[in-house]
Amino acid sequence: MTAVEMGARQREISVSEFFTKNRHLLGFDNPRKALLTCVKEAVDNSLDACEEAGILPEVTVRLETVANGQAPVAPSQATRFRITVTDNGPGIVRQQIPRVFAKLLYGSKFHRMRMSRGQQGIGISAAGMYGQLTTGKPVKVISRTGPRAAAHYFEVQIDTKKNEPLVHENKQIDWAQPQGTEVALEVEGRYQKGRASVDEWLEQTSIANPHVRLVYHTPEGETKEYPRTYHELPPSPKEIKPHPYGIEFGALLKMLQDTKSHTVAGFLASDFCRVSPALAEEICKAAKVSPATKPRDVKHQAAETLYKTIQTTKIMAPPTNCISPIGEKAILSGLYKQIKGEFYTAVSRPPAVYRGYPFIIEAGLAFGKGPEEAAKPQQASVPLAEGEDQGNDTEQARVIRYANRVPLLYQQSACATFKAVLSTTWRNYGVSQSRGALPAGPMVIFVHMASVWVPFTSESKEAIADYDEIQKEITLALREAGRRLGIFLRRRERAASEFRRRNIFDLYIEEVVAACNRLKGGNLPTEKLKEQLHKIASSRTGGLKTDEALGKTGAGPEGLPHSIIVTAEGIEGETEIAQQTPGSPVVSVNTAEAEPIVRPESTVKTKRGSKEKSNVGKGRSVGATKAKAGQQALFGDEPSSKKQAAPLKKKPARTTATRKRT
Ligand SMILES: Nc1ncnc2c1ncn2[C@@H]1O[C@H](COP(=O)(O)OP(=O)(O)OP(=O)(O)O)[C@@H](O)[C@H]1O
Repeated sequence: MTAVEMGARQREISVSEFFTKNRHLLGFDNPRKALLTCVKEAVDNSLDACEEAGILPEVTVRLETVANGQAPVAPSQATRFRITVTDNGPGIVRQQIPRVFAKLLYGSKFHRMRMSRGQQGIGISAAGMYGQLTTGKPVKVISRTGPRAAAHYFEVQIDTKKNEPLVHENKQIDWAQPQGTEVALEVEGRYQKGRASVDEWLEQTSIANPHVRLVYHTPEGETKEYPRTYHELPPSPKEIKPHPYGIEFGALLKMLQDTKSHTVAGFLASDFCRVSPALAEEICKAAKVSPATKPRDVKHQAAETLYKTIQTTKIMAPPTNCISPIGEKAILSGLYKQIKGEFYTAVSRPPAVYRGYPFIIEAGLAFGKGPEEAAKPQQASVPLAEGEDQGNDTEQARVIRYANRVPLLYQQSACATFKAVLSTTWRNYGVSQSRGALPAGPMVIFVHMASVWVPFTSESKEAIADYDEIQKEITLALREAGRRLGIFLRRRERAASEFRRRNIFDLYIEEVVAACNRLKGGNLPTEKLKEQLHKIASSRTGGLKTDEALGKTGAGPEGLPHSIIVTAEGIEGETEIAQQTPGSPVVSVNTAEAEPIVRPESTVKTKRGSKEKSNVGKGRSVGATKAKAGQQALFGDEPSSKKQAAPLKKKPARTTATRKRT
């Protein structure tokens, strides 16, 4: 073939054509994952939009099977689904709707330096394109920007050759909602509960976003409600300019060409953060460039010297008000709400920087099975065969990963968070761990990275890239959480053995008192002697310290900040978080018919040791499956709720009161 013939075949490839062929890069590699990706893109957009507009988000997700002219089948057998996501956000202006939903790489977040769930401008239009590819159906959008504005209904598809929208329908409609957006997609998919399912993703979303009210209508006809447990929006992150350290040489050249400033000094001071006019002059002087030079005239060697000078100049770290971390209280609240355990803790690291981008790492732990399970007799351990490793059969910890509050369910082993969990020496904290494996469970390890730009390993945003600075911060957060767990476990172990000794003493006290009484001819003040002997037994077995460690005094977990300890006696630590948490999710088959479930008043131990009646969930409609359901979903493959709502209503909620009775 000649160059001319080859030249005749060479043509531009549109971004939509590229991603149609490479849809796996966007998270559409198999029908199950594709279903989750579509839900995720739409929900992320809804939450971003609500938060940016200062609205407490209320999001409804509806998954329905589509028969497509065939006999209806069970959701687990269905191959086609309709996904509808509705929000109470600011809506989208009419002119933008076609491009937002039917043009790849079009969005409001890519060019900003501000923390948000979306960052690439590809998510929802890619989901629409996947629907178009697998079912031929357009994306259906309703949007309304306020009660006085009309609601607009659109049906749009992508012209993949041009990466431009095709509008099939555009009309005003009556819509009951005063404001918000509704997106409906019809896609090929597979619905299966368990690990990495839509159900799990929504559950984990509710852990990291306690300010969101989420209602989920499953394809099986259930309605799960994840109530709002935090009634304030997270602080709105500010937009920042790029930090000079994070700019690569090519990017600097481009910025020099594009800037609106007339001088290099002006450019440095106005297009970057943390560069004052004085510092800009200093950089110019060190780079031997006149501050008054036109930015466009700084080229070749001069530009390279300027770049190197910037990298070697001492510049303050970027501001961190562009990031809004979840916070220790909210993490604790989310973990306590969803996972049944005995010890919970949360750590927020101070801000750090990678490639000029500020970021914050947060970690949390939920350890144990809950006091009810822990109280059950342990199975006698079977002797090990030669060479057999005890660790092989033990349950492993579960890692739940988040980036900018979005749960990451795929590509765990490629993620910096997971690698940091593996490289942490959990044995130092009293948890067994086989070489190169996760620590032993039952334990849930929570890791969150919040940043203006999360370095994902691919466009499908499933794993965080392995930058040294990020790895280091995650490790430090995990170590602190692990250290607290170690303190808790050591104290508990010591207390348990002292308590066993005390019980043995107590067992003999009756006998000893009776014998003494016999010797004294029945004239002994037996009650007084008993009391004295009990006192001696208590002081010989750790006294108050043992009681404290076993949660019998309600004194709180000394030296364990941002932690909750759950014992058979009650809750200690950040009890106000437990009181705030009304339980989740509420599950019913048909919301219209299901009776509200009122959570009983619960008893929470306060730090002073008094037992107070709390109003947790008082008068609210709260689901009885509560944390147990959540825990099942988080620890195992079991679905988080059963289909029959009626028996659930009779079961007492797993409240602190239930814990107390145990
Ligand atoms: N429900 C919504 N309400 C308001 N604006 C929305 C909504 N959904 C999408 N948008 C707008 O459409 C843009 C494009 O969304 P899209 O999901 O394609 O990309 P993104 O969220 O910016 O980034 P990413 O590709 O990382 O998800 C968003 O940036 C936002 O401005």
